[in-house]
Amino acid sequence: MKIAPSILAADFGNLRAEARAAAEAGADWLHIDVMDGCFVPNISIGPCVVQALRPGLGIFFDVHLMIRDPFSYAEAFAKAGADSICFHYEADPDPGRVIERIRSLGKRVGVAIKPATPAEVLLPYLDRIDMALVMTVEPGFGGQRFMAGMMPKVQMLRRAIDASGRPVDLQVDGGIDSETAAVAAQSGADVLVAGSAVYGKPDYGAAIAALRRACPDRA
Ligand SMILES: O=C(CO)[C@H](O)[C@H](O)COP(=O)(O)O
Repeated sequence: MKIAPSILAADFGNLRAEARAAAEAGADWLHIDVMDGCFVPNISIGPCVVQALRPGLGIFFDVHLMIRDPFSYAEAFAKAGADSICFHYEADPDPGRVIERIRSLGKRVGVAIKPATPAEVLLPYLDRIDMALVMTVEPGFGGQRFMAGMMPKVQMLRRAIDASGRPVDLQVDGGIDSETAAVAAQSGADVLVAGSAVYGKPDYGAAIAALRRACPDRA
């Protein structure tokens, strides 16, 4: 199980220190939420912030683009230091070309789906992506309630990924805490994004360890 603290819940006045703190506390990945005020009703950070965080920080940068036109912006995030670029299926009428674009930039590629989007839309792309992301809240804001109704989508994708034989990560994002982490892990998720459940706690190491402990062994 990989734990990916979301810097959306970090102290933006001390972002470099917050990113480093999560890495030193045992995070596997750093989840970086990019919002444009168009695809979602919130604005967060852009490539210049990713670039500012990168020097001296070896942790895997898991960039989640909640933006319109990910095709055009992928290059800026790749140059800024993203290791993985995940875009929304709903953000481009031709997700295949965005996947190819990100791949051509030498980055791992993920595709995310909003709660209203059926998981089946991802099936044709499982042969060429590195990660599928099932949103367990409406994208845009941290601190929302986990949508347990998304678990059938996670279960279906777990079966499809296993059947494919490909090493595709299955990520869930939104409302993850010790209780919901267990539910998501049991459903087949193997990457958990956690904002408030890490950055909202006084001890990030203890918070990450608690999430890990909550997950069954298989995960
Ligand atoms: O993508 C996001 C919101 O769009 C965040 O990553 C997500 O909500 C994490 O925050 P929390 O763990 O507090 O729910």
